Amino acid sequence: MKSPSLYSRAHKQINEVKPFVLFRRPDSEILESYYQTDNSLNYTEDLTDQGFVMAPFDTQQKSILFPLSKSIKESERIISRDTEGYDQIKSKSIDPTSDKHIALVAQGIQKIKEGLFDKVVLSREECLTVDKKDWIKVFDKLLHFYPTAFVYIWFHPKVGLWMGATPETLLSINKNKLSTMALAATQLYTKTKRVDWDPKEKKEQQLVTDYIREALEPLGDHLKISEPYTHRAGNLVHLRSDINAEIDFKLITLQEIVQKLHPTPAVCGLPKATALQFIKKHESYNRAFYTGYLGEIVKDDTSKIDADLYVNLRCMQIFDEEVKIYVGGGITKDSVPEKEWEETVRKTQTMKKVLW
Ligand SMILES: C=C(O[C@@H]1C=C(C(=O)O)C=C[C@H]1O)C(=O)O
Repeated sequence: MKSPSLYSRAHKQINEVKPFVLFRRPDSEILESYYQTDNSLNYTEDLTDQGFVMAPFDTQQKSILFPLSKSIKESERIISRDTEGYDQIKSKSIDPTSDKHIALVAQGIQKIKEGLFDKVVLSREECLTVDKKDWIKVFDKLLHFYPTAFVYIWFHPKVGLWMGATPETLLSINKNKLSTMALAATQLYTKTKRVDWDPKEKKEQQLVTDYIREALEPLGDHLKISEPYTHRAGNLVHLRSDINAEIDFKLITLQEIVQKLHPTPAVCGLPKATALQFIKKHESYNRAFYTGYLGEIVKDDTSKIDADLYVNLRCMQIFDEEVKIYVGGGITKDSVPEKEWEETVRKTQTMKKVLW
């Protein structure tokens, strides 16, 4: 099958050591790209600039922008393939040590029982040695495995190479309409079995919904929240509620809304400040862009902002002959450390599936 012509341009950017991003929005057949014309490193302070933004988890750190004014933007229709066929591929089995993560989760549960917070999302990195690869080809596999995800490959010579297939929208804004989602709880996907969610999982997802409701309610009218339903993300399923609102952008900016939402309890915890403090102190690695957000911000012909931002989950950072896969899960008082470990192992499969 013929490769999209956007790929050859992306290869050229890599050879010329220039930034680019290739991405495909959920359920879309359009592959999109930004190719920065120089290798400068640009930031966005207040999310008012047009371009493609890559924001870290840590809100104290700066967000990177591929400015529209310095980029060539292209798009191309891609032919979808039979994704189920790929299910035959088996990834190499790796058995990383679980003790550290299990101890971290146990410590989180203890703090919940002591009343420090209600929920905390704890994560880890998994480092794997890999042969040198054509990463655009790997991205192509990712596209066809995960048609309902936001799938991307992002490169900046001064920052690094990232790739992911995330099931989670941070927010999407079109004119005065905002949509987002509360996504939480995880089970393994099976073709035949009906999915039942237990009270612990429902509560975990409800906490995220309530947080988003409280953040958005004061900002406008017509807040609509769907009943939670099962959403498939590759080999996993989650509980998801869709949230829609009408926002008066004369009263609030995009940056202020993002600050209210990010990081949501789907990736941080509740209350936000204490959960964040615990994460920073006890997770013994740097999340960098994992659980940050990424996506496009543009203005329409009336200068109104259109934004389409996704939470950076099910992702990996790529080095010369190593990748780091980032995974985590929400912890509540009823969590069982060993099960939380297994959940992170399952989440690594999203990326491992395309590595071998
Ligand atoms: C933190 C991650 O995922 C988040 C945590 C989930 C959970 O706790 O079950 C489910 C979906 C995401 O909101 C991850 O994929 O690394």
